[in-house]
Amino acid sequence: MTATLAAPVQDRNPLVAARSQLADAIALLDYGPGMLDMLGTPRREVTVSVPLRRDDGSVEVLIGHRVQHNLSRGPAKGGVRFGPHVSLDEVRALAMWMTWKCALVNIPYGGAKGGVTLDPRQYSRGELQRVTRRYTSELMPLLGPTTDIPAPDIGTDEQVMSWMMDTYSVNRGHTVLGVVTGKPVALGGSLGRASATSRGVVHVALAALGHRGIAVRGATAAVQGFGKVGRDAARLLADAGVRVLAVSDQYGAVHDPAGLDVPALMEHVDSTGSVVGFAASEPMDAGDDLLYLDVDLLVPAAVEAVINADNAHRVQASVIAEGANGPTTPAADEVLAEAGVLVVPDILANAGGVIVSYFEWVQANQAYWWSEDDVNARLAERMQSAWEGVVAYAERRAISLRRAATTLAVETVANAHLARGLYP
Ligand SMILES: NC(=O)C1=CN([C@@H]2O[C@H](COP(=O)(O)OP(=O)(O)OC[C@H]3O[C@@H](n4cnc5c(N)ncnc54)[C@H](OP(=O)(O)O)[C@@H]3O)[C@@H](O)[C@H]2O)C=CC1
Ligand SMILES: O=C(O)CCC(=O)C(=O)O
Repeated sequence: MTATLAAPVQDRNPLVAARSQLADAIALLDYGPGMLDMLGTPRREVTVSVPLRRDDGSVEVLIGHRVQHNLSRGPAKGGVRFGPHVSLDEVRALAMWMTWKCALVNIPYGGAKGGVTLDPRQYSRGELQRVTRRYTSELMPLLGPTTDIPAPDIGTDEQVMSWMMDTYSVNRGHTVLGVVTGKPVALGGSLGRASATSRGVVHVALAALGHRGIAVRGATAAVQGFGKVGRDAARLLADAGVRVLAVSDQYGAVHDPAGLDVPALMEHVDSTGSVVGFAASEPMDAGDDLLYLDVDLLVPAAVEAVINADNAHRVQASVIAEGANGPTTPAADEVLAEAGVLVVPDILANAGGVIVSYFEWVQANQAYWWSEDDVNARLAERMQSAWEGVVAYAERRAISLRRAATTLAVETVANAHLARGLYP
């Protein structure tokens, strides 16, 4: 009984997944156990308590984390997540994936991630501001434009980044625009950052459809998650002529076999807070059914481990472009590979966000801002080059895109350690 329960739970633990991907890459590269230990161990982990006076006068103590997984190629970089299930293991896995992502797309950062365990929907705006400021204050010794640069992730947004930037700047005594990215444009953010992750996802998704010989115009897609990543991914797919048949959020999923009217759905979500109840669509019985639709393209853009050992055999899509971090577990990867599904892995597919975060940091540090067309063109160039590099390596070694992407990234980080003198 214990054994049968243990396997799926382990399969869905993001840290187990991240470590197994790393171990596989280390084996492919013929590195020894020392390198596995070196790259599998975070450089720094900080857990902080975040006391919060709630609006009703009561005091609650929340827990936050920041993990800096690797610093060999530059400052730590990665988002901050506010969610009810945020755990240290989850943050560790996400930090490791950030290291590989930055290395894969060749931007000069290490990897980090942070989070606070809270459900942002249960807190007022004032309470969220106090949580953000206290969390930032607790992390002051780590943060800085040359040391660790946060950005938005699940449950956080431009406003949270503004509060982080302000708290940091007030403590330093002067405005430091480069300490966080994903800021509003009015406060030193970059044009194009808000939709950059989605734009990158769609760039490689369309490339992957082409790789599979599927015409983009008229291709069908389903998108899980309608937040910062999923929403613009659905919009940009529809703009490219893809029929987006279904989308979901935490509350449910909606479906239209003729293709959803995405701009109208966005308006519905803006006024109601959920995709559920969108008049020009049919509800789906269970949100997860979206994952099993007979579509050309599936974009998981919500949370980890949604495609796992229990349900991977039900996926019918030809291509999966991972908007989310870690949506497919290693066991599911094997099932999908066997079934011939082309999976564009997270560290490639969703790298557009951190690429434009890098552009934002460069612009903020130089105090000189680029046009949106310039940002988008540079993003497309980097996504295309990363896509081509991963496909070529995968074909050369006859391995999946995930194994190719992880191996290329791990080699880049290992080379940085070696050049810095890890071994005599
Ligand atoms: N933002 C960024 O720049 C980047 C984000 N990512 C990754 O993309 C993913 C999404 O992040 P982001 O869009 O920023 O987060 P948001 O918080 O903006 O949106 C998350 C979305 O996922 C939905 N959701 C959560 N759980 C489920 C579920 N079980 N089924 C269906 N939908 C669900 C949420 O629903 P509801 O609206 O109802 O809460 C929401 O629509 C994460 O994995 C993140 O790490 C990766 C790279 C960059
Ligand atoms: O924009 C960034 O710096 C990081 C975004 C992020 O957290 C991610 O890519 O998972």
